[in-house]
Amino acid sequence: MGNKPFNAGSGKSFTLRVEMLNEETNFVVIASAICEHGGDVVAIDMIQTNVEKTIRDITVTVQDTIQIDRIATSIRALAGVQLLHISDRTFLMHLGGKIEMKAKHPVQNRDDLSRVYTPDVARVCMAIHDDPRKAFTLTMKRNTVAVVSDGTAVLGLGDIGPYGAMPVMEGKAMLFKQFGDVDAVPICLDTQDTEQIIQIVKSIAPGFGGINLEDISSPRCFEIEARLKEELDIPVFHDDQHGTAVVLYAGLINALKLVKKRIEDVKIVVNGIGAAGVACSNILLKAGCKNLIGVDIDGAIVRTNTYEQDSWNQFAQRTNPNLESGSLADVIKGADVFIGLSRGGLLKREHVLTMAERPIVFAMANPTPEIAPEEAVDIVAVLATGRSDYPNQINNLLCFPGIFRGALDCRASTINEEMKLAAAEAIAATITDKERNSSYIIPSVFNPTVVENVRKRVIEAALETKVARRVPREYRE
Ligand SMILES: NC(=O)C1=CN([C@@H]2O[C@H](COP(=O)(O)OP(=O)(O)OC[C@H]3O[C@@H](n4cnc5c(N)ncnc54)[C@H](O)[C@@H]3O)[C@@H](O)[C@H]2O)C=CC1
Ligand SMILES: CC(=O)C(=O)O
Ligand SMILES: [Mg+2]
Repeated sequence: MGNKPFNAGSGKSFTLRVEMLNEETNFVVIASAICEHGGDVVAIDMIQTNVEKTIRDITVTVQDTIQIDRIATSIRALAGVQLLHISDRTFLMHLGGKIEMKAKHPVQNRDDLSRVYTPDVARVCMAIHDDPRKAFTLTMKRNTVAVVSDGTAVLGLGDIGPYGAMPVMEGKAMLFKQFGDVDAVPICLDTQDTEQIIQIVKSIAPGFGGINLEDISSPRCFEIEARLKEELDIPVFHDDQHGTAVVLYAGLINALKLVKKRIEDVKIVVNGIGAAGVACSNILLKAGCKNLIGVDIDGAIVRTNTYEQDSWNQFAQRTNPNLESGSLADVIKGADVFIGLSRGGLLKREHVLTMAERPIVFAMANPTPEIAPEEAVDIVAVLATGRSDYPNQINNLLCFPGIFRGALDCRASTINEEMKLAAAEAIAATITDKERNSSYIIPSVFNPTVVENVRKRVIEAALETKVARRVPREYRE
């Protein structure tokens, strides 16, 4: 990336409703107060005006919420101005939730009613009873995924519980629909008991064509996913593990091409060996990485130690061939790639300065990356985060709509390794050799070809590995 200017975050947006006494003040005074504290005025709407007063809605973006407090204090101190209200536009977008259910057919008369509901619906019920496979054709199962969380590892916010988790799960459901035309239902469970979660998901499975597990902390997430995969005949996919791994691998394929290094030769440090860290490491080892070191809260994971978490004991057997020990600061020395799947702010500029030539930093913790891009951009070759407001967004959003679209279209019984690798290659290949550069190693989620490319490659992999239970029309002879 060199010294090129870096596109900072897009900021937070607020609308201020302001009443002005026309004889005492004017808009310029208010605009100055906003600019003085680093706010940008992005829209002005006239709400009401008369000879005496004018009421306006002024939409302002700031980089930090503290700035809006300062702007409000300044405006309140102005003569002839009253600050009537401040609304946070992000909260406005969440009022009453972000998604809703819609009927496909209007019910306008008794005839409609008797067909969608009793008595005629009974014939459909009995058809499914006689042949349960018809649930895929005669109910919403074929296009519907449950997004299930227990709220224990919500983004990098940790265990914030099922109520706090809902906005993220609604968001995932919204994105499933917009990008993959998959109907998704957010389900936040008020239990952290592994066995209970498994039983609940199994019990609700008849209504769903797939299960997307989300933000369930490690190590429980490993058993929950493994058991559900074993016991259900629909795809069960822990997005934080496999969706993240798919997109990370896609981004790394392109980043390594840029710095002209091979995965077989590089030293990779993964910080945070939880759900995402384990799965991302697995995909990189499978892709040929020979020197991968995992670091968690107590330092580098080494096979000469024994850990309480069995997932770490297993991880230790496959990684850190040179038995490097110590803290992140110790093992990052000479690393070609840093992958952060832990918490915000853990990687320091001093650490990056000790990395190998042309280092790659993927600081993927959400919402706060392991290092603020502004702190590292001038000393790395490639920098990526999980966020929408910086270039190179490595986020599982690039994977889950397309991978489930493909799996549902061919009625796959599972999402296997071949389907995941196909998805990663499809994402990476969206960027051509000509297009690839340090700010463009991964396509935007708004690139309309991504979901379709992923869907196709996933279907082909499912057909080849014989986990598809339906051949989509375009693949029929
Ligand atoms: N960009 C993306 O697409 C994705 C990003 N993430 C981010 O990755 C992070 C981890 O998510 P999950 O794996 O689902 O959570 P998790 O709770 O399973 O794992 C987090 C791991 O980080 C470790 N950790 C905490 N403090 C640490 C420290 N000081 N040093 C090293 N390790 C530390 C924890 O011990 C744990 O093993 C979160 O910030 C999440 O937002 C997760 C999935 C997708
Ligand atoms: C992106 C995502 O799934 C996470 O940060 O947990
Ligand atoms: Mg997640």
